[in-house]
Amino acid sequence: MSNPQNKAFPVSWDQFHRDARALAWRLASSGPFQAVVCITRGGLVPTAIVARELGIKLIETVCVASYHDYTSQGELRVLKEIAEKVVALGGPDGAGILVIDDLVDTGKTARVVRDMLPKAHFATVYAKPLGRPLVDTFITEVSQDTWIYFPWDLGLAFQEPISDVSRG
Ligand SMILES: O=P(O)(O)OC[C@H]1O[C@H](OP(=O)(O)OP(=O)(O)O)[C@H](O)[C@@H]1O
Ligand SMILES: O=c1[nH]c(=O)c2nc[nH]c2[nH]1
Ligand SMILES: [Mg+2]
Repeated sequence: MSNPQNKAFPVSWDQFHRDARALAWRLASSGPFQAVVCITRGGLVPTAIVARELGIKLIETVCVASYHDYTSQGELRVLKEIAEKVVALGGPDGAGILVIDDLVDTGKTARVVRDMLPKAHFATVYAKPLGRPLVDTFITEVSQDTWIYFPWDLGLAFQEPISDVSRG
């Protein structure tokens, strides 16, 4: 993982929707895809948006967990594998399958899923440099020392004013 995460990149729902739709536009010429494999949980929202745009209704999950307390990555565990009948829909080694996640950071998650479907098309909304070589299509790159804050992890909160002149 990419410690220290000294920069923050907060993403609103609007921005995420726009970025995920931009991903769908970019993917439209890379298909057709027989199915989407969504890497949960972060891939769930972009998968819904991309699948809607591309008209894909066959959606499978692969459930991977690794970040335990947000910024520190622990041992990577595959909680649920990809169903064989979904793998068989594509060509050999997953050709014709689209894999979607919210981001690639160190690339460890992407590596595990790529090993399951070496010829699938791997797409993420955001990418950091270490993971970027594992992704076929993405929208925005951020530096390795940036932590991306997704809208489903955020809430409205008071912000201290930039200047403290009003406090006398
Ligand atoms: O490139 P990596 O260093 O492997 O990190 C990227 C992965 O980390 C996050 O998932 P996380 O394991 O936190 O689980 P979640 O999707 O359930 O939030 C994110 O959604 C990616 O799947
Ligand atoms: O919300 C998140 N933001 C990130 O930058 C990140 N990297 C790995 N896993 C992550 N989760
Ligand atoms: Mg994830």
